[in-house]
Amino acid sequence: MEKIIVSGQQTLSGEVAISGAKNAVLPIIVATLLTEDRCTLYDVPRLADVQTISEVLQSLGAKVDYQGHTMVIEGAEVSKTEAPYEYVQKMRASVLIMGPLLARFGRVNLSMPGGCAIGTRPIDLHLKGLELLGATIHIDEDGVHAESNGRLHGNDIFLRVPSVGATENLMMAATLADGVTRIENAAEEPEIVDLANMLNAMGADVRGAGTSMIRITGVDRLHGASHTIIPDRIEAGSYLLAGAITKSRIKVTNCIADHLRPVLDKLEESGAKVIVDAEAMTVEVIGGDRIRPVNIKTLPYPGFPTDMQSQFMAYMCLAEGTANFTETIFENRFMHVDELRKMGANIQIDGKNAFVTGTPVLYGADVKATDLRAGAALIIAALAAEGETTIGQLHHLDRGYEDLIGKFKQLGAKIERVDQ
Ligand SMILES: CC(=O)N[C@H]1[C@@H](OP(=O)(O)OP(=O)(O)OC[C@H]2O[C@@H](n3ccc(=O)[nH]c3=O)[C@H](O)[C@@H]2O)O[C@H](CO)[C@@H](O)[C@@H]1O
Ligand SMILES: C=C(OP(=O)(O)O)C(=O)O
Repeated sequence: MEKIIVSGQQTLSGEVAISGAKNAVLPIIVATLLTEDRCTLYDVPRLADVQTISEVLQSLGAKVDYQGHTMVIEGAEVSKTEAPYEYVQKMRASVLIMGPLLARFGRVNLSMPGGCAIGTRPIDLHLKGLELLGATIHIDEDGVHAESNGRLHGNDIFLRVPSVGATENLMMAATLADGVTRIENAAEEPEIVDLANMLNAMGADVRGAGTSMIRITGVDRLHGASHTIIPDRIEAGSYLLAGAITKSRIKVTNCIADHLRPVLDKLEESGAKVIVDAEAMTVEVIGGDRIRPVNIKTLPYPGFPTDMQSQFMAYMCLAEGTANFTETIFENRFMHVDELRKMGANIQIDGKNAFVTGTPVLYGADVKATDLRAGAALIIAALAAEGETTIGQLHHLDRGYEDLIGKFKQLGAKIERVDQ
């Protein structure tokens, strides 16, 4: 079984370049199903999730050529509308094929999607929205079956919560619908804006992405396009925290600081300095003071991202005092707590709240990456810990961090991946 071994308490230095965003590239790859033409994507990260979604597209009949960081997709021969269970149960984002396939072919069959076990993650908003666009939906033991009689019809859709995935699915479905769709209480994440930019490059008419009201005027057909994926704000934030917890000075390049404002604010509040340049951020910690405790409440964008909660918690394990974390997005996103405790962290959980009372030292231990961001949190903790930490269940980390070992080694970390 493969493990990562980290020897802690090394100071990091130098630069690390951020890859394209996992959460932007997945819906954008799926969006290419809306056209028969060729689409070219640049800055596509080499991730297990990207491999999985491209296999889903190929299983539907698409031609996918994925060389380096460029992906060329041709959808002329897409004919199937059923996604195989083996892929869908691996990855949450596979639910996004519903919108494009319904819009282009009038039907789609999908088993219930998998992904990290961070919550129940229902898809009611996706389904309700598709019904409002005219689809008929039937659920049985094989999964979800959706059909439309002819073209979908534009409609007003109000999302009970600003779901990222539902906003993306409905936005894609509405591009080929007859008439105007308004998505109210839409998610405002940068990845939504990136998807809207791709759709508009394909000839769609999507306005207001990045605000809570998105207006889509349906068009008859979409054509091929080229698009460069935005940098991964969560990967960037994870490296900044690795720099801060090891009291290092590191520069994170190919990133957009504006997408990470709440994380940068909290880092500064904790005593770290973040210098923002065009497309780069440098974190630096001067002096030997303990980290100041800061409270974190996860919220939809532009609030503090849930995908950075566990990494920030790892950082707070060494604070001088108590930091309160409130997780408002997912009901089971404290799985890293038990693992951090094995490293000596003092954390109490009460429902949606975790109270982290910092200790002066963390210790290396044998831990597991219980989900993607939990894995990142454990690496961050391990970099600062005394002794050696062994991290297992790496398939979660492989979903979302490109060349993790290579990038940390470049920063001077003592980190290896071994087969034990
Ligand atoms: C591939 C991808 O982009 N994943 C991201 C996406 O996940 P994902 O799109 O799955 O997350 P959502 O924004 O949909 O989920 C937010 C909340 O809405 C709830 N909900 C969602 C849909 C629905 O039909 N009904 C419902 O109740 C969820 O249970 C959750 O409590 O946004 C999350 C929130 O920023 C991130 O943590 C994930 O990294
Ligand atoms: C939860 C995440 O991803 P997914 O929605 O793909 O499970 C994540 O990126 O932290």
